[in-house]
Amino acid sequence: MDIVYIRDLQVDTIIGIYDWERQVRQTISLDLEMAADIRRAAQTDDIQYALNYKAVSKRLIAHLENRDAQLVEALAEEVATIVREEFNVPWVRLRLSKPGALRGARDVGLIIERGEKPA
Ligand SMILES: Nc1nc2c(c(=O)[nH]1)N=C([C@H](O)[C@@H](O)CO)CN2
Repeated sequence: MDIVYIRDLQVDTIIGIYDWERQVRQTISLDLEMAADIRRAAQTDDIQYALNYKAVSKRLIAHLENRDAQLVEALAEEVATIVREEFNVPWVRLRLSKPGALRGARDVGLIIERGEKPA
């Protein structure tokens, strides 16, 4: 199994359970690992056979910038679903971080895996 990854994709969005969090955008950060078979893209040197990380990031930014979720859990599930269903990714691992959300911690968030890992 090969992996195409995106690290520290930062997006400003409305996220949080407190009143003040409904008023201001906060930055979240995504680390994505997406299962892919890169061999055809490698052999052809053609982007049409690649999992295009630019296209993935554009789609996720567009989605997240228009959300106003309360929980990071909600965003994480949406991101995993978009990646799997719209980009035909069989397995994804996502770390979604909310920097500065907890005093004393650099960031908080969650890590999820969805789908089946190809052999
Ligand atoms: N498991 C979670 N716990 C908490 C969340 C969350 O989204 N998932 N959110 C908050 C607040 O919005 C917090 O980030 C504000 O500092 C608290 N706990």
